[in-house]
Amino acid sequence: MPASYAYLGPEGTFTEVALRTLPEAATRELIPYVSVQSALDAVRTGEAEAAFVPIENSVEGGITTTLDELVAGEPLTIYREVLLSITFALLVRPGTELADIKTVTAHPAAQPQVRNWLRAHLPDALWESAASNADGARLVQEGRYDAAFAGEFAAARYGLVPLETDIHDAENAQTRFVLVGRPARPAAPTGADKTSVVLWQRDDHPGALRDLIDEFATRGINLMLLQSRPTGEGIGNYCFCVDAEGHISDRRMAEALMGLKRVCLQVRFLGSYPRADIAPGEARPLRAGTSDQEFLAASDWVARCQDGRF
Ligand SMILES: O=C(O)C(=O)Cc1ccccc1
Repeated sequence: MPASYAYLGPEGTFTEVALRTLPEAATRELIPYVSVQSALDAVRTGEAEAAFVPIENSVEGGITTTLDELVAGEPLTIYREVLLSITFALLVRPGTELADIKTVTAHPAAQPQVRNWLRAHLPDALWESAASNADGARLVQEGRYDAAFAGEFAAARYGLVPLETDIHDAENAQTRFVLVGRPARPAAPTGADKTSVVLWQRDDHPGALRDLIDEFATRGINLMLLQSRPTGEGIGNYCFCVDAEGHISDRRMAEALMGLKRVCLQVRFLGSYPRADIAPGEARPLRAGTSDQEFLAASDWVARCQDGRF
């Protein structure tokens, strides 16, 4: 049996389309799962080599189910990311007209991306969430809902037709997906990489979050995502999911992570992997004093001082 990738299914999700853009997907068996949790569990149990799931969109931010799964449970690692531009089609059974639509469904992350369209065109329609956008289409095929927001490409698979296409409240809406596997050595740096971590504060004090962020700032590291998630231990208790520019093999990143390890209650490393938004060589110039050579020269100098050779 070929190695398999689990993904948020059923067939016809945006997740599947994004997964198929990865060259390595062509050599794997792609297996749809009913939820992000079940796809990630397949990795944890060894049933799948890796899982491909949505993690963030440009309209609403983090996909909280995915973040919460990565924050807790047996550690997993992000190997790769993919960005996909998203516009929705309103899929219906043949013959349905706009006036017939009383109920609509889609993945919860779709709603903020079509809310204005709904208000303008179907203000009285009842919204119910589906496990994924393709699952919504499947439920319309079964007659459980009148319409689903999904990719236009999902229509044929579920015997539906697009009543409207190119629905998007926000221009250039994008969703970010990640390929997640069991902990492994990160891929070599490309020059345009991202490092994801989860941080738990040691104690609550004024500036506690600033102290964490300073570990990146003082080493010239730009942050790309900062999302708090409740720890489940009472109101006011949060951990922080952070994406930072750079690779754990960069000295500045390694030093920032060492700093965080010292000051945080807990740090979970989620991986260093190539950025999908820019090509290697397009990364922002480093801030003066933060290159690998400068970190090495500084640590050599301290060693010489400690030796009395300054
Ligand atoms: O992949 C899908 O179809 C999903 O259900 C997840 C999702 C939700 C909203 C936008 C893109 C992907």
